[in-house]
Amino acid sequence: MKRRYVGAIDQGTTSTRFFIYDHDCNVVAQAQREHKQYFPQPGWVEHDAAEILHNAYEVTQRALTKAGLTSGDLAAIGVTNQRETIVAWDGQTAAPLGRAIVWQDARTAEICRALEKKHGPELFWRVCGLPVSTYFSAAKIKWLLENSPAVARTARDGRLMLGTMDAWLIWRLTGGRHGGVHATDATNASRTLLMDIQNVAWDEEMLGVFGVERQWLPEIRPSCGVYGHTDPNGPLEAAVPIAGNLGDQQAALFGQCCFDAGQAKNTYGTGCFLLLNTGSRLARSQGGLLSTVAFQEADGAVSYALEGSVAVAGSLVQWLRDNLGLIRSAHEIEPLARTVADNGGLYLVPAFSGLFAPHWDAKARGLMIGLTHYINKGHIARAALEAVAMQTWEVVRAMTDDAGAALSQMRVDGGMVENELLMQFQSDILDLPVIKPQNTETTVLGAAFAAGLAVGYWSDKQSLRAKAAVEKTWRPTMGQAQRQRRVAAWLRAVERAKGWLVEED
Ligand SMILES: Nc1ncnc2c1ncn2[C@@H]1O[C@H](COP(=O)(O)OP(=O)(O)O)[C@@H](O)[C@H]1O
Ligand SMILES: O=P(O)(O)OC[C@H](O)CO
Repeated sequence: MKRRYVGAIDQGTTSTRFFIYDHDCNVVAQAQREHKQYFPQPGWVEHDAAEILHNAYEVTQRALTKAGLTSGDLAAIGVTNQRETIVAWDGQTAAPLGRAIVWQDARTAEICRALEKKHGPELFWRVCGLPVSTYFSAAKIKWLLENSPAVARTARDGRLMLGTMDAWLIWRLTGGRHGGVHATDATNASRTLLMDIQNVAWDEEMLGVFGVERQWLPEIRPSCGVYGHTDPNGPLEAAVPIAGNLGDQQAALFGQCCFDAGQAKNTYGTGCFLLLNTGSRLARSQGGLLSTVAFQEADGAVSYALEGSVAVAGSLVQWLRDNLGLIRSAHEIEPLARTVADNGGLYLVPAFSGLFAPHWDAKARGLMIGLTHYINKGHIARAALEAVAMQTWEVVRAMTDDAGAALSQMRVDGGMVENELLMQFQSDILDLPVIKPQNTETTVLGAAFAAGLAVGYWSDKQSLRAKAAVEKTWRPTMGQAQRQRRVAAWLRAVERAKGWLVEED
């Protein structure tokens, strides 16, 4: 019987999901499971790659069971993942060597400072389109090689394997030590600080700078294409082609059908990531935006993007919930923020992992400023939501300043777009329409698109556009004077957060 569905795994920062789609892109079934966050020291963030693998199998099986299907009903599986997070494992035992170091983890600040001093920042921007930052994978690998005896020993013994979450999952899903495929895609590789962005290949000079051997790394492949098949002797009990692979922010761009130059989306999840498709042109930012691969087609054609990455967005809401106890669940932040008419003069700069785009300041730390006796919980909730919109404003301004990148609208997705107050404020502060699609799970949809296209389940990208319906548009209502006053206050607050840490810290 013809295989009638496509599945996709979305391995995100907070959870792992599996979605099953039919040919009209209807969600037939889905399952999701959170994994544990480890914060062993200030600024450190770790995940257990074995737990995540287990969750990937568990959500896949649960979604299939809900739909009354088996994996044999799937024409293909796509993979999308939190980017930059690095997993080291032993190729002989197939076991992770310690916990994965997550993209938000700032332990490599000193390594990055030293490398920037030695080589200058331009080298990294020129080769990789990225700044030297704790955010990307390469410094995390260097830290592991220098600080994890297990990683160093396994490297000496010639058994070390490295990769971002996609590479780890694909290797295990396709059989692991029994012939698993060790591969990543161009979008994920473009986030490592090890890939030459122009040639889409591991770069010898970068490998030397970070002390990484090519044999430890996965092969770089297109985002659309068959990587291998799931192991029929493994938990899925069938050989299903794994046929799509993209980093989650690029997958959201793809899932929003931003296939052409000039199209942009902003995803509001743990962090906030605005990507503008620049087509086959590798655009270089003057204002702190990243150059990155948007997707690579099966024939090798590369589309690039400019990206504004904001480290803390939804995780600020989680922090209000878990660390301050102001709310019990994320959706409670909106009613709490609505108990007050405005922010009462309070600004919250959530520089918990330093500041990413456009500042790239590892020494910045979070602050609240404007505190008076008047401020209450509602103002803090409102200031937190506004911080997400203001950080996006900074990224959009940088894109506008980078020649030819002015936006006329912004497509949005991710968990936070349920928040009406945030979306209206975002539209107000940007002075742009903000557009939400019917299907806000665009990340996992993008991975399904890539896999389905690779196996001919969908004929071409253009046919997918018809399936992307708009659910809601927010339009600006704020006056210019008020917008300028708010933005000016935000920028003053950011200046005070920057450079907070000194050497002794
Ligand atoms: N109604 C809401 N208002 C504000 N933030 C929300 C709301 N619902 C979810 N969030 C935040 O959105 C994030 C989850 O979004 P999601 O796209 O699933 O994230 P990720 O893919 O990064 O795991 C969480 O950080 C959560 O705090
Ligand atoms: O898993 P998310 O949605 O928080 O996305 C994380 C990004 O890929 C980090 O670059």
